[in-house]
Amino acid sequence: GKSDADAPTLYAKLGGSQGVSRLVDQLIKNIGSDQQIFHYFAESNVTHFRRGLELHFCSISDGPCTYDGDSMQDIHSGMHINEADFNHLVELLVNAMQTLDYSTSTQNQLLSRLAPLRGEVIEI
Ligand code: HEM
Repeated sequence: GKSDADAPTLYAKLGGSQGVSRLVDQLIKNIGSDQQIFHYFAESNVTHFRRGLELHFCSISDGPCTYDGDSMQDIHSGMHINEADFNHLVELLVNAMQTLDYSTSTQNQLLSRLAPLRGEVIEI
């Protein structure tokens, strides 16, 4: 009979490896032209960030990847990310998902997997 195992993974809905890679690229583009939060990324290595975020999105969407980077808390600690800036990054991600024409349901599924990480990223 039908079981959860028959349902497409969120990773598949995001378009698999190519989809996740396009999503991360679009998010990076949005961050690059953003006034409010670009400063956090000004000193970052884009290649490293792209790879880490692709792996992370792949693994939290039940794709065939294991994120091997540092914990969300370790990475973001010391950046003093506040709630408004967290919410702003989420907005840039939503914009990226809309640019890529993901359905609202797929968008909400990814957002619901990121939401529990809020407390590890926000510091003040
Ligand atoms: C749930 C939300 C978030 C998730 C899942 C997330 C995830 C990640 C991941 C996977 C990396 C790459 C780590 C690596 O492989 O080394 C990263 C790096 C980074 N994140 Fe986040 N992040 C989130 C929110 C934020 C927010 C709100 C900001 C700032 C407004 C931010 C700023 C950064 C910066 C600046 C880096 C690069 C650090 C470096 O230079 O290596 N993140 N994040």
